[in-house]
Amino acid sequence: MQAFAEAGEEISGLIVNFLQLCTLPLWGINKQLARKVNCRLAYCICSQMVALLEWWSGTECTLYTDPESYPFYGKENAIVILNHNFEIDFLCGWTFCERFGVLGSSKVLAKKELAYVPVIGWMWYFLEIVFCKRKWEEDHKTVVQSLQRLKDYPENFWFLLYCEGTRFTQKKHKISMEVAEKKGLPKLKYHLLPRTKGFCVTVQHLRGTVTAVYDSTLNFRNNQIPTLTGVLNGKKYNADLYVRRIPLDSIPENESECALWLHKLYQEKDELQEKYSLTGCFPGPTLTPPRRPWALLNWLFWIWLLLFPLCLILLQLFHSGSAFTVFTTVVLCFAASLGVRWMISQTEINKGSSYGNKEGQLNNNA
Ligand SMILES: CC/C=C\C/C=C\C/C=C\C/C=C\C/C=C\C/C=C\CCC(=O)SCCNC(=O)CCNC(=O)[C@H](O)C(C)(C)COP(=O)(O)OP(=O)(O)OC[C@H]1O[C@@H](n2cnc3c(N)ncnc32)[C@H](O)[C@@H]1OP(=O)(O)O
Ligand SMILES: CCCCCCCCCCCCCCCC(=O)OC[C@@H](O)COP(=O)(O)O
Repeated sequence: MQAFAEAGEEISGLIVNFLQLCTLPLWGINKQLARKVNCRLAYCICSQMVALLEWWSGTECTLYTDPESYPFYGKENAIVILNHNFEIDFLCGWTFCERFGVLGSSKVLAKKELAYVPVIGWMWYFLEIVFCKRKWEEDHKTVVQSLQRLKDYPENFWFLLYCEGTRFTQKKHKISMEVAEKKGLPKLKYHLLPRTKGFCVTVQHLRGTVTAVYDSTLNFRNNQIPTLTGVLNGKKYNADLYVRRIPLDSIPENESECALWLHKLYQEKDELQEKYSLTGCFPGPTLTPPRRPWALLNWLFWIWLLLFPLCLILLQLFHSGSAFTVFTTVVLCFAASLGVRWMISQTEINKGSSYGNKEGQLNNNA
């Protein structure tokens, strides 16, 4: 069943990528329409992953936030800041995007390597996702250009920034705390030292386009260590997300003040994590939007469309095909499975980059 789900996701994703490619001529004729169409096509891919989390694995996602901020969610453009400790944190982020109706349009400042991942990376190209090489000298120009393009985006979007720049490991934490010490900044226990350049440039260039920063902190109950493979195997997790809405006007315009502001924010985030580790929950009320049926319906649609004919073809092959045809089919299925495994491995922290493993200029990717 899991293999079926994987094959369905992969084939449907490639079909959507092809449809996205077909929208290329439209960009020249009606750019805003092309963007809207691509948001819907992207929804077809992302919502299948969300359906796996919400409906297949039954993972519960609880939102802690204040009732005054809640009505803004999904109704405005926002920059989302999130801690980067978990292999499925992006998927939990997508779940909230889905529940607030911004899944198809949501953006991220992503490492360039992800642009080459089939289905998701190729989809992102048409969503005008901002990519970076994590080398500021090379990134500055392209990141600014990509941000400028979002100024007239026709749909509400959330722009996700993992300011730590890489996923938390003990080694990366130790090194980043050495950097903090050298800079005279307080040490953090649960976060890596945030990289400030991406945040400051995003705030600077999206001012007037986004209205708020959503300071978000994610945790899993009972020290669960969630993985994408766990989700695919139907394992249920319990995610807690704390979100604080900060109006963009309250963030300093000056670059060094903005950087200081971000460091202070991470110190506050660290205190919040300490509270969570002591009490097992975040402070304040929970206001969790319910899961919507659309992700499930979209997933079932693709299963209905693809898996039944796929099974029929396979059965016919094994019944009437020559030994050569059967062998070729088995090899193709094996290659497809390897492809999916490789995609899943992109989410695994122990296969992550070496970025942040070395202090200073030499912290490039592996
Ligand atoms: C209501 C509900 C609310 C919320 C719901 C939650 C979420 C949903 C939202 C949206 C979902 C949308 C999409 C999600 C889908 C998928 C996402 C998946 C993955 C993609 C994520 C990634 O790829 S993360 C990696 C790439 N992104 C980033 O790195 C962003 C952060 N980085 C930066 O901003 C960097 O500044 C940079 C990349 C722009 C540039 O990198 P560079 O390395 O060149 O950085 P700096 O110039 O900043 O670094 C040099 C300075 O850093 C100091 N230094 C040196 N070594 C270290 C070290 N080890 N640790 C810390 N600091 C270090 C050095 O001294 C320099 O200091 P300066 O003072 O000179 O700046
Ligand atoms: C049933 C369906 C099976 C299909 C599985 C498809 C899986 C596709 C996953 C694609 C990858 C999505 C994004 C991964 C995000 C991520 O976690 O990136 C890590 C970066 O932030 C930081 O990288 P690093 O420096 O290595 O920590």
